[in-house]
Amino acid sequence: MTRLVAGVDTSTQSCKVVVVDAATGDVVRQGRASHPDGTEVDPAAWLVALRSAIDEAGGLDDVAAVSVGGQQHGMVCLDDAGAVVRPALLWNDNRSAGAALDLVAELGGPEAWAEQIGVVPVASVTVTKLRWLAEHEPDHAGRTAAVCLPHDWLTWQLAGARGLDALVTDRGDASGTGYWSTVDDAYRHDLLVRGLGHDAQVPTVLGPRQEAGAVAGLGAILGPGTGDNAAAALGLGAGPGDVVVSIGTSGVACAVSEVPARDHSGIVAGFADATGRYLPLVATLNAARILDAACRMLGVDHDGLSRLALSAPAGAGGLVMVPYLEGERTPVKPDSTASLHGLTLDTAEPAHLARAAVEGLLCSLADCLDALEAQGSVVRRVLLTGGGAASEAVRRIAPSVLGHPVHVPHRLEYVARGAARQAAWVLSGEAEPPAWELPTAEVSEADPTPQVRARYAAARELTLDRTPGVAS
Ligand SMILES: Nc1ncnc2c1ncn2[C@@H]1O[C@H](COP(=O)(O)OP(=O)(O)O)[C@@H](O)[C@H]1O
Ligand SMILES: O=C(CO)[C@@H](O)[C@H](O)COP(=O)(O)O
Repeated sequence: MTRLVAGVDTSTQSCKVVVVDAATGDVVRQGRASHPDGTEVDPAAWLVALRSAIDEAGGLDDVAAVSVGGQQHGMVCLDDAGAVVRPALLWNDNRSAGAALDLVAELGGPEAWAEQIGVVPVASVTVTKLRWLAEHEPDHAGRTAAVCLPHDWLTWQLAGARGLDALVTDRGDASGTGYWSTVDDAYRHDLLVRGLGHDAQVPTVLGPRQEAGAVAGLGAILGPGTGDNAAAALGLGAGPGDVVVSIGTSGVACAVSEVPARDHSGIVAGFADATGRYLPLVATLNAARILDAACRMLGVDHDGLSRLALSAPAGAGGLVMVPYLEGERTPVKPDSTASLHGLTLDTAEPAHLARAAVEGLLCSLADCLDALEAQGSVVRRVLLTGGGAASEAVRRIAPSVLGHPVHVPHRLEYVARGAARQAAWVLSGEAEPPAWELPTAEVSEADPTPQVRARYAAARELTLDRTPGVAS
């Protein structure tokens, strides 16, 4: 008899649910619902979207186990009674950039964070958001009895939200908080206190295949869940030599590793993965939305943008887009804006602008790959995923800019698939996750175009800051 498991991806822009065959990973049904826009969101909206995505996926009545993967770092503060204290600040909210600088200095600089925690905090990291809260909303900080992450909160809701003691998480997502150390494999409550101003309840960190209770009213087993990038690596079955490159709201390059990263520059975040290993990761604030913005500027849809980009020459005749539309995290430039360089009468063309957008996105990801390699990751194969991988121009231009063959597995929601694989693992009780085959991949190869990266590198630092107080 076929046993079904479900995986959830509660990511920045939407919630996706896949119901799959626990033995093979084949998708049986799926659903999706949008999240509200913005960098602070009432968690209740995630629950509404989850319910709607579950309904669209035909419900969970016949499902034996469920796990939730989710956007990392988001700060969810709960009071004594388990009520949300204020809307969650998401990973892409930059207001805590100053708090990040302060926290880095207070512990003794980036080296101290990299060596003790594995992560050098930037505005994305939860502990900096707690510091911002303590400084700007002391009443909210004072009422905060527990802090958890988006996926922790949804797992807790699915289990019936039975008291703060029942909150659970996993190593993968805990390692993105800034107060859980990959060196100690434990929370650093002293750093939580440094952020929030007082200690608070944090979710119990479960093992990769440890049961987290059951879905209230249904009885399906709950897995511990994990961060979306750890879930994507599990869903793609990433192994040695694989680098997962994701083009979602964030741009991400990450690799599964036996050893934790300790990057003193802070560019590579030394996260944990969802299998008991590690996930060195480099993330940008700008990725798929670069393409969305280019579509708006050109008045075309994604297919139109792709056609335009592919009709322009490599390097877009010298037109370069530095794509820091939301400020940037890699490099750390939270106040920066995007810019176009190299405009001439010849390059002031829709096709050139489209090409520059695609190349700007890929050049910023190539910088992420370089940083991973500099920290010891070996790149034999790039596994491309996320919504932006649906662009033919991205898939065809990627190998020339990234300098590696790019494998684009058959279009699936790989974060949700990874969460489902975790659920199947918990259900099986086996030592290893089920050996699901990776769906066939389109392999894209091309000669490298180092001149495209060189021109981008020359433009990368030439950006204007945002203007405080000026409406956009
Ligand atoms: N055909 C396409 N070409 C390029 N981008 C696309 C295409 N289809 C969807 N996208 C973009 O992918 C993004 C959503 O990707 P997703 O990985 O689901 O994001 P997230 O996980 O951050 O919510 C959106 O910005 C959307 O516009
Ligand atoms: O901040 C990070 C990783 O450190 C992001 O990857 C978030 O986890 C959001 O992911 P998407 O919703 O963009 O996929």
